[in-house]
Amino acid sequence: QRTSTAPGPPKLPLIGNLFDIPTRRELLAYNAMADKYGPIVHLSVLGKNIFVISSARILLELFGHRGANYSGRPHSSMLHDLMDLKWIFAFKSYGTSWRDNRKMFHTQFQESVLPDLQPLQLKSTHAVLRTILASPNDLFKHLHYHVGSCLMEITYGPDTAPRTSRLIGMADDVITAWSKVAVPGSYLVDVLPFLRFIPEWLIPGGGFKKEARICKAKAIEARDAPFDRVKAEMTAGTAPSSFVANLLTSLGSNADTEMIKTCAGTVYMAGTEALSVCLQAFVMAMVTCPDVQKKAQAELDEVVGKDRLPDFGDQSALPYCNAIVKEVLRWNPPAPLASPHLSVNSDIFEGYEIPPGSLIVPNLWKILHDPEIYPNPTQFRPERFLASEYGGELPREVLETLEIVFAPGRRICPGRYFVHTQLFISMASLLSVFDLSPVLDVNGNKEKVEADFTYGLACHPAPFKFSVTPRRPNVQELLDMAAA
Ligand code: HEM
Repeated sequence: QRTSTAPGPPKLPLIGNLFDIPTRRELLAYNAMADKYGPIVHLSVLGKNIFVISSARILLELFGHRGANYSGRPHSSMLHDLMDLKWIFAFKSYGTSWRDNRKMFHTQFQESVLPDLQPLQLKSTHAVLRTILASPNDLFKHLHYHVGSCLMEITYGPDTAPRTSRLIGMADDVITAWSKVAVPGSYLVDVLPFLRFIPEWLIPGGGFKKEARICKAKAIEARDAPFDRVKAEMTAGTAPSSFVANLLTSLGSNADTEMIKTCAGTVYMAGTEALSVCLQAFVMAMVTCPDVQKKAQAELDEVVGKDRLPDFGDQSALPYCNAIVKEVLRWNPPAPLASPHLSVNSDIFEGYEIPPGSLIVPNLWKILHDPEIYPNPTQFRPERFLASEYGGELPREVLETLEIVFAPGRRICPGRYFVHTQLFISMASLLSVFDLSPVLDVNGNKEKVEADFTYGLACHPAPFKFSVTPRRPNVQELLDMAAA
């Protein structure tokens, strides 16, 4: 079979496309490459092959049908060796340990066990509504704590607010540190791995070795402290149901406690940031699209009424709110370039040679902004997820959206079922009791807000001003009733 190299920017001798690899606003650069070279772009950096995929069809083929060859993870000296984050199974290479961790994770987050988590999700949602009512200006901070503390409580059971805040702070620092590793060129040690043997005291200020040491210590504390607490509570017979307690109980003396600990430690690290970004994007969507907000609130008022808060039992009767959840995920996928996969064996795809050890980077954002499937893709329009728009049945490509957002294949996000329920209850509850609007200027007119994002490896809404006001005088009363 005749093969060729996939199209891509011209390569310089030895260094290849080193200067084409973006280090800021990465997403925009990869989008431009897709526009110029097509849905499969080849880059080569210092002998390493990188393929950027911007087509759902190709992604489903590589990560799905050919998944056995395309489900590895690249190794990073900074991340795996120095920060020692290899225990987080999202970073594990494809193999037995990754598979066992994933299986264990699945027992606690599969679709069938989600109803057990709903009381806790509701409690956490009502708590954040109360906090927002008391201090609406810190909305994003409250929403981050809401999703973070909810995931912590699901994993380890309830804890005091100060201890939860401390753990969240530490885990967030670890996430910030590893996000930096993902930006190419951040650490020379990832190009010249032998540098990891340099002692810290030889580097002025400690440099990358100090950063790695601090990150490693925080990650271990964020992972071990809550796990040890649950074990102590179990010994005392006071541990409530949680991810860790359930696994320790059901596995009994056969429990692989190390795996339970690492699997539990992965939950917060893998899930919080993405949920938090989705809620921020949701607020931006509501502020910039008042008609969407009004339509959703009208639906909520009709189904839920004005004298109670939304519940999971309302979900099936709220198609427009469910469509908002999907549109938030599509409009601003929080992991727009997912996590890179590593190929194992050499392969040929549609005549293009894919050498072993290639990095495969899915450009989910580009796929989810394909104007053929999502007309006017930058517009926030939940209607595109309503079957009524298509005469009764959603087209296959639109149905695939939620698979794409979570990167299809063997490493598809295992938290995806939970994500939908969490985003639904948080968004429906916020809309039911608050109006999210632009702020007023000195003349009392609404300031114009344009939807804009950071377009990096993670895609956050760019800073914008908004106001949060209760929709009705009885909000405090409703929240007090829910807490009783
Ligand atoms: C809006 C929310 C979320 C989005 C859009 C999202 C998306 C993703 C994506 C794109 C991946 C990479 C998959 C791949 O490598 O092919 C991933 C992996 C992962 N996600 Fe999520 N995620 C979200 C929330 C969560 C939550 C809440 C949890 C935990 C409860 C979670 C747990 C994980 C784990 C453990 C992995 C690693 C899977 C593996 O390597 O096998 N995610 N997610």
